[in-house]
Amino acid sequence: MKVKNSWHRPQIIVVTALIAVGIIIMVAIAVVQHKPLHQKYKYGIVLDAGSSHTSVYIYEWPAEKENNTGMVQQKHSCNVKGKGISSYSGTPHKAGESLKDCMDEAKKIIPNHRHRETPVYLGATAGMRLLKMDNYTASEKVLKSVETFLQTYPFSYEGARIISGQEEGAFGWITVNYLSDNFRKASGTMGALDLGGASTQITFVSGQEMESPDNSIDFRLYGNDYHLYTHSFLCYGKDQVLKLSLEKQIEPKLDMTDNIILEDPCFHPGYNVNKSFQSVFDSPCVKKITSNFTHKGLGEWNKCHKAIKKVFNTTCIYSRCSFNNIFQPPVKGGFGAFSAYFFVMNFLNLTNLNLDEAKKRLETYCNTSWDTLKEKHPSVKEKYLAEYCFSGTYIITLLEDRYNFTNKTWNNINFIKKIGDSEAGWTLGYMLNLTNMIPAEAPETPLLPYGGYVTLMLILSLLIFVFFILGYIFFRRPSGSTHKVII
Ligand SMILES: Nc1nc2c(ncn2[C@@H]2O[C@H](COP(=O)(O)OP(=O)(O)OP(=O)(O)O)[C@@H](O)[C@H]2O)c(=O)[nH]1
Ligand SMILES: [Ca+2]
Repeated sequence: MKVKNSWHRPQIIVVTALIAVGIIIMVAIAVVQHKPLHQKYKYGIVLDAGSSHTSVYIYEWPAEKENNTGMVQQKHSCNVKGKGISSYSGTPHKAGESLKDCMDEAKKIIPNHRHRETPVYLGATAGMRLLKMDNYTASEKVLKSVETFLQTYPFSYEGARIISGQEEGAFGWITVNYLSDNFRKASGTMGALDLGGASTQITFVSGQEMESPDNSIDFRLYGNDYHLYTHSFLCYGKDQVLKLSLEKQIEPKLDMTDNIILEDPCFHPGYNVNKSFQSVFDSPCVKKITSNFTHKGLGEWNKCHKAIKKVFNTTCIYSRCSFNNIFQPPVKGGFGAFSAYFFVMNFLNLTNLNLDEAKKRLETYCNTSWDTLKEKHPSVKEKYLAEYCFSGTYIITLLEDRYNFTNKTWNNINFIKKIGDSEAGWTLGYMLNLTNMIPAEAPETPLLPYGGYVTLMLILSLLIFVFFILGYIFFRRPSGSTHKVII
């Protein structure tokens, strides 16, 4: 007769249940311990006070992961109405007030309990550099006005200053590489090409010896050393370079005392606009020409290309230069081209073409009559529309003739506006640097990502459980028939 294993059963059930509960508790603790607590975000605000306009960027990042690369993202951006802060040189007290709408928006978007700890930085670029050269007192007053205004907000005000061209280039490079997660990958970095209204920047890792110390900048980020080439060309942003080009074209005609007609190959046939000298030549980038003139378009791309080449000075004391006696090593690797590089090439549908195709398409575009274009693009600002032929030709000339991109390396240029949700530009890199959010050495990272860790814990727990049951069954099994109890 088989006898039930009378004393074992309840104990075994209790022990098994206890072990099961223990494992569940263990897993639950591990999950809770490692789960990022209900995500808490921190915020930072950077105002990009550019020559043509000001933008306010709000960045956010998980509070507990400040030093992990790729964590900071753009949450919101706001374009300040009107022109850039340098346009307030005559009425500096109004510069601060112009930021009101966007700063009020920032106050609404960032949760109240984070306001006090949210840093606010304002960086002014080429427009203010030019104003400082032209009228130092006015530039100081404008900066004071924006400073006083920003201090009226509950955020942590961290300063308003004119950043250098070198900073502008280097922080643009940090932004695009941070957003592309290149600092953690072994794949290398990409160069940064920024075309503003008043200046343009080129920054990349060249791997070559730098012949001029001014163009060299070093960073140590996440345990890697980066030796960058960077240069910012003041007056070679797309608005100022148009003035340079008009100046070069108008100069030979200045002896005609009145009624100067400027026949410009970079504007469309049928474009015929009277322009005042103040609107064109009131800038330290050009000589003060005091004649009004009629700007008449011809739409001849080849001539436009030739005219634009004249805005560059090609003397060079180094082994090689881009232009204006500025040393530049050969371009290397991929590039992200943003700001006006993107606006212009995107409008012209040239972003995915090779260099020869781009030139051909531009030739046809430049030759299109002004009336046809206005009809085709009724919602595009006339100022922008009128200038795309010039700007597109300038971009191609600058990249090919001066920076030395070739048919082959042209395809290494990516015209970009955003990476993920964040805009390409110097502001993110500037904030990351000032908040020390990119450490010099790579932070210790857990062996496993969170999801992998939890899965592994679960599998191990289940295995232990299964082994336990198997062990129990194995030891409980009667060996042969000896377990028969004979009464
Ligand atoms: N076509 C077009 N042009 C734009 C647009 N937004 C800005 N621009 C122009 O593109 C040029 C570059 O713009 P930004 O990169 O904002 O220049 P910025 O920062 O004001 O100027 P910098 O101080 O030199 O950097 C300027 O001439 C702007 O007027 C746009 O949406 N479309
Ligand atoms: Ca800019």
